[in-house]
Amino acid sequence: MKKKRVVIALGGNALGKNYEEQKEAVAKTAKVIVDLVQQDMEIIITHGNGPQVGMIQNAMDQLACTSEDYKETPLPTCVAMSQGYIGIDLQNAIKYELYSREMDVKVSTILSQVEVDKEDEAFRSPTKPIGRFLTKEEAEKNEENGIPCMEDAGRGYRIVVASPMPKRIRELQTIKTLVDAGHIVITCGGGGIPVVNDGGKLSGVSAVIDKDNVSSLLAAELDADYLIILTAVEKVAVNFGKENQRWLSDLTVDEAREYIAQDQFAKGSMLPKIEAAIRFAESAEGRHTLITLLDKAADGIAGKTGTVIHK
Ligand SMILES: Nc1ncnc2c1ncn2[C@@H]1O[C@H](COP(=O)(O)OP(=O)(O)O)[C@@H](O)[C@H]1O
Ligand SMILES: NC(=O)OP(=O)(O)O
Repeated sequence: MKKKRVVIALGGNALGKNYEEQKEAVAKTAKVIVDLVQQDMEIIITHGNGPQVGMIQNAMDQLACTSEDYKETPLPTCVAMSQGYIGIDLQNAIKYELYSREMDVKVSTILSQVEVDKEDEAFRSPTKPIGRFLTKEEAEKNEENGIPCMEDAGRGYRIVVASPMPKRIRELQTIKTLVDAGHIVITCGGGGIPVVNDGGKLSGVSAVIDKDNVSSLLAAELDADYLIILTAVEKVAVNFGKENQRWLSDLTVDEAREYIAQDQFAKGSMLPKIEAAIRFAESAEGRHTLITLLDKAADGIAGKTGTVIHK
């Protein structure tokens, strides 16, 4: 029987907020991933980088203040650093989990660049939260210094950067080759390194692509059966956080569009997940997206929990 091909997008909870937490989180994440491999699935992993890329950029900025030898590091370079910083820990945790279960499966992390349109209107209207949560006062101070900040889904304030739509994954052929050869592939970390293509010359641009958006593109390009978005909620809700909150188990793209029109999903958090799910569902027949918690991935695939978005 043909194996099911699954793109898994890992959210912040699967990665932790700092180096120590990351080590612990990826060990737990690896168990979930290897469970799915044991259920005969081909797994491609993408991951977020919001907290990490903000932390890296902040560290590099502080370094640039200490000596003229150090210069500001462009945001796309910080994204590249975050791919390495997270990818290597994920790769090693998965390799160790495979080794513990005496499974011989290769794991590869592919640095990936993703083309965006330099005219994307996201460059004029930043919405992607990065870095740590800030107090209102810290956010106001940033704004005074020309650093845009936004309230993030009721959890505090964060710096926001442009998040253009991904158009083309440059390393797609390499990723395909490795998946076809049976590797677990970690790629498009942090949404991919955002680049524009000027007559064949790729140049980094100051942005952070949404990992759910790139995951949807990757899943469609790899002809995946499922896109699984693992995040901090077991299900998607309407009236989220309100007294009349209602969890959703099943959502058609038409219903999803209706709820988007009602503003049910927060920008920069749940909205890109739903939009990514709609695009994947509409890219071909039979494509489903599951949104759930890391711990519930297997139950979600078995149809016991999570929110499934389909045509
Ligand atoms: N309608 C909604 N239903 C469920 N969660 C929502 C909704 N709107 C906003 N959220 C928030 O979106 C969060 C997931 O987005 P985010 O934290 O950006 O994901 P991740 O970092 O895991 O990719 C949830 O933890 C929840 O706080
Ligand atoms: N790049 C990205 O989407 O990161 P988060 O999932 O951490 O927001």
